Amino acid sequence: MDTSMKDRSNIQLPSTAVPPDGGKHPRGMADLKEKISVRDLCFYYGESMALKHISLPIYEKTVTAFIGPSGCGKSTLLRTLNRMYDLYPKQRASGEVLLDGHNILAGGQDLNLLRARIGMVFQKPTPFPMSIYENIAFGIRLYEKISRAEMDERVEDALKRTALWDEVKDKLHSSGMSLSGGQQQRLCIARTIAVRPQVILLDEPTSALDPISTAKIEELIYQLKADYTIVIVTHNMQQAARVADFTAFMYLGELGEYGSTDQIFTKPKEKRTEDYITGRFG
Ligand SMILES: Nc1ncnc2c1ncn2[C@@H]1O[C@H](COP(=O)(O)OP(=O)(O)OP(=O)(O)O)[C@@H](O)[C@H]1O
Repeated sequence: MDTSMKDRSNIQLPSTAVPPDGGKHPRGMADLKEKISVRDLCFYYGESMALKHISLPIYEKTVTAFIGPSGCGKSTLLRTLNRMYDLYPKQRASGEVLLDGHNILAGGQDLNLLRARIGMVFQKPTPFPMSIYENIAFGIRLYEKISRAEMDERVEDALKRTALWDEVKDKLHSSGMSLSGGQQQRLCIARTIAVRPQVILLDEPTSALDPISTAKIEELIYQLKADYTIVIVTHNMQQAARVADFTAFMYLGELGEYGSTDQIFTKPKEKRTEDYITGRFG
């Protein structure tokens, strides 16, 4: 690894990248609280080690992006944060993932509650085969018993927060599957936030969407970070530069480099990071 490079004047920022600290860090670093602390995390698919001694902070009410070449472990790391891997035999993690100081990898966790606190949205929009209203109400009912009037409010609130309300308010009882791909993905985000999570994990949420829908989701991510801690896996460097406050560059199962997005994109410490973000590999 080359950590001695001094001249970085030839590093190209992605063309649409937000300029260094373009208003994205209204708070100082000192005000940031670690919502999740990943400590010496290793992950195994059977005998194969996919994550190697990862440690990094995830700060509250910020957006953290995981970037890196295909197969480097981005999705694995994301799925460890809400123990999604528990659904599969032969997958296991060691180390610690502290959520507000409590290790979620320890035994005796209520996994349903954990996944309500740490919601997840997948690459391909996955609305349930039910109405738009029920797509949102379904998740709330799993955790809470509320009146019809309260449910109506919660559904409306989730749809407003995801900027879908105006588009769907007259067809709440139509199938969620009848929406466009971009609307379906916003419905999935609405479904996730309706159960009032603290953290939202987004696994390449726009890779199946057109540019206009992508821009809407990115705008949404920017707004949602006022209330939620967000972690996003993306292959799109411009997207990481646009939406993330912090960026983790993964490489072959290791944390190659972690820092503020501005630092990673303008002054990477490692040559590999620089090569990746400037498109020399990956
Ligand atoms: N279910 C699985 N069983 C065995 N190995 C797996 C499984 N899922 C992922 N892996 C392996 O773990 C490593 C990390 O995969 P992961 O999907 O986390 O990478 P990624 O960075 O998200 O890749 P991509 O950008 O292509 O989605 C890869 O070597 C992959 O082959």
